[in-house]
Amino acid sequence: MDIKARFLEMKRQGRPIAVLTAYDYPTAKAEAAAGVDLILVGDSVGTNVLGYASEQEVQLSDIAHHVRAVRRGAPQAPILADLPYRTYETPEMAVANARQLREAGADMVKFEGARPEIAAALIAAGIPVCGHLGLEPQTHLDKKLRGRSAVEAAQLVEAAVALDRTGISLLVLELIPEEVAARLTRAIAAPSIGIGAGRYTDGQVLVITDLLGLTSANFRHNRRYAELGPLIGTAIAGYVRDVHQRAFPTEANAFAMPKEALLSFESGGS
Ligand SMILES: Nc1nc(=O)c2c([nH]1)NC[C@@H]1CN(c3ccc(C(=O)N[C@@H](CCC(=O)O)C(=O)O)cc3)CN21
Ligand SMILES: CC(C)C(=O)C(=O)O
Ligand SMILES: [Mg+2]
Repeated sequence: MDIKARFLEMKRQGRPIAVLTAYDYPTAKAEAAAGVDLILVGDSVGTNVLGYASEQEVQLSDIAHHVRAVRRGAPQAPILADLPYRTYETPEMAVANARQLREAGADMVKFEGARPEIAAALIAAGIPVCGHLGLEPQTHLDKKLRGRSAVEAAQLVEAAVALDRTGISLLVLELIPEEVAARLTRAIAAPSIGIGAGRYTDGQVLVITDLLGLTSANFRHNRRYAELGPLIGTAIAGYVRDVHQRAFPTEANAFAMPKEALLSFESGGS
């Protein structure tokens, strides 16, 4: 079954889709082993891993680089890659850039906004597409809830239906009231994947650094399944202390020469 049919079948059966971002080899490996349904190499890599000030600094080459690492970690898993800011200004540009992400190992690409002509061009080129509506971080610089008014909510449903008619495989809904997400999910054929979109979408997506407790912000939409931030800090401080005190390495971490070689070595070699 192709990737679109697989997720459509999950929606039909009412089985929720678990999507999670990954940016590197070991994380992708762990996610594949845990049964994540779809790995997202998001442009959130920019602010969370690369130290950029905004999503707008992320380049196509950044996403391609991280897609290759994730593909090596999860050779069989479905991978979704974000088209970064300004890499889909025209349908031709979107297709050319999406092809590069596909060559890097992505199965599907995602772009932000109510741009059915972009989705249509990608799909015509044989590239599975995920839409992204609600909060669109590449252009919405105030990270606020969208679709709070009846007018804005109706516009979101309309945009979703227009995207859906092009034949998209999935639609990400970010930071919208759950009533809007529920209505929208019923209005489209494609499975909806929510982040801060409440309980009634066909799937969920989180940013891996948030789930692991590596992000300082405590987002309402997130659940922290671990507190790795303090754990990493403690581990690194322990290492520095041990090196400074000559407590690391010990004999157990060191390698010794064979006795014969050592005798010869100490008496001047050969
Ligand atoms: N680490 C991280 N986690 C994410 O979920 C995430 C990213 N980065 N980068 C890309 C987008 C941006 N997202 C964001 C960014 C900010 C808020 C935020 O400030 N939320 C507020 C509520 C806002 C409101 O009430 O309008 C919060 O208090 O959680 C939410 C999602 C989701 N995505
Ligand atoms: C927040 C998700 C949906 C995303 O687009 C990203 O991680 O870049
Ligand atoms: Mg993104």
